[in-house]
Amino acid sequence: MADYVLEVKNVDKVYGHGETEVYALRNLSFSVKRGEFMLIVGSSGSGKSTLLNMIGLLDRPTHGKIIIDGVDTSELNDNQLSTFRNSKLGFIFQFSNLLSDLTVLENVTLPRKIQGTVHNSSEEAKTLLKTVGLETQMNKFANQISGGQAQRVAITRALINKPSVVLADEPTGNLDSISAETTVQLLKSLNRKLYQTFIIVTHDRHQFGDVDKVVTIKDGRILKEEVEAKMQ
Ligand SMILES: Nc1ncnc2c1ncn2[C@@H]1O[C@H](COP(=O)(O)OP(=O)(O)OP(=O)(O)O)[C@@H](O)[C@H]1O
Repeated sequence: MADYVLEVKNVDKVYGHGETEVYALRNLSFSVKRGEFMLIVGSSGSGKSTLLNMIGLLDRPTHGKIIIDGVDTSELNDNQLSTFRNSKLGFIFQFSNLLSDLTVLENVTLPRKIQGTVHNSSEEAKTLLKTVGLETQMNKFANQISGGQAQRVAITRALINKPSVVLADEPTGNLDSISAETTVQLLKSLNRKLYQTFIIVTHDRHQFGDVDKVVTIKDGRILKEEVEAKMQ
């Protein structure tokens, strides 16, 4: 098993050509160990979303490599990449993006159905939904629950395939302060319980308290990498 669950090696991302060329990421490198809880921070336009898209294998770097669980993803073709993405990565977004005409339980099992691995998925989903405190909401439709509950469903959905790495883009950005605090505590407790790696893009590092690592991005470069980062 690889020492690192994720290695970002000398990654550049260039958008556009010639006069419109923008270096969104420049020679960026860092590594993340299994089970770490990590934040990516930086001001607007610093390159956070671009970096998350690279790590999430939603787009390819212009140069450099993303290595996940020891696999150099630059060597995978597009089909292999999407299969690999579905099995290794879980995604949480600012908006929960649930399907409103499906129940909470059906929303959670959807990634399994897409993968064609429906066996036992409903039991596993129920167990996970209990872990996040939604056992009484399972059969409600997604538009019958609160915003904070919807984000907990989205978190459960991201975990159903037992990903090596969970990626979250501003997961509290659309929540009131109480729901945001509940969501932060839930993400941290799931990280400890399931020993999955969490990588979270946020504008507000203070909301997350003490974490294993904080990478600060500025103008597409790493400005600072703090290990066992304490709330300041
Ligand atoms: N598809 C694109 N085409 C051209 N330029 C882009 C594209 N996406 C991002 N950029 C540019 O790349 C840089 C980094 O953008 P990115 O969205 O990664 O920043 P960010 O830190 O996530 O910002 P925010 O916090 O506002 O979402 C910015 O200069 C942006 O304008």
